[in-house]
Amino acid sequence: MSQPPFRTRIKFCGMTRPGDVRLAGELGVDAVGFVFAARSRRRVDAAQAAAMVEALAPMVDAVALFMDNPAEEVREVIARVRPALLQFHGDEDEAFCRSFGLRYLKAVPMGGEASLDPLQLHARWPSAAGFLLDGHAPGEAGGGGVAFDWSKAPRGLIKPWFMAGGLTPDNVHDAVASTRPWGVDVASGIEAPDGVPGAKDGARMRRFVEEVRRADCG
Ligand SMILES: O=C(O)c1ccccc1N[C@@H]1O[C@H](COP(=O)(O)O)[C@@H](O)[C@H]1O
Repeated sequence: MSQPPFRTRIKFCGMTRPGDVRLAGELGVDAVGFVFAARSRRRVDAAQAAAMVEALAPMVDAVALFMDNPAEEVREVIARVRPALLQFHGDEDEAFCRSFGLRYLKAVPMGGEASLDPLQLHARWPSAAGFLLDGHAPGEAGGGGVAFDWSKAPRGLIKPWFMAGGLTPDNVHDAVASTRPWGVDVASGIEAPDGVPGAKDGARMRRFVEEVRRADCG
């Protein structure tokens, strides 16, 4: 029997402008992310994110991204932004991640030497909805356009996983074709290299989506 067609999920992260959020919905993106990590140049506050959610098309998820933020801050964002999903990039443990009563993705640094043990990941965050494999090294922030060696992507992950780090319209086809992730997540690669931090480039957003869909057809 032939396999049903697979549609790789797409998340655009680090949104800072309502117009970019609107275009993401028109392009058929599955989720957009708002960054609340203190160290990020894309950081927005809860009021800014709540205003951008107004521009979100129905059935497109808002994701709130944190990196070792205090629990009160996470709770305030949840109350004001109403995200569908949380994404944790720091040293947050299972108890912290699940304490907010929302589904969450746990980001895992793929830079550096350590290899990933899928069983260990599931054991450490059994309540995660999925994992996000990011290109940065342990202890560093993501969102820097750094890719990891895709051959290190684990084959035995049972939960859905997202490929992230250094994806662009030029390499995302090969990333998807070679690793077949559940989804892809991108921030820098859809921004103009010399543009305002966080501001997305419409042509790059469109081409990114086209390239993922081309890989889905392959
Ligand atoms: O985007 C950020 O500024 C950021 C800050 C701290 C942690 C994570 C962050 N972004 C996430 O990193 C991945 C990869 O980004 P990029 O495409 O390499 O720029 C991105 O998907 C965000 O989820």
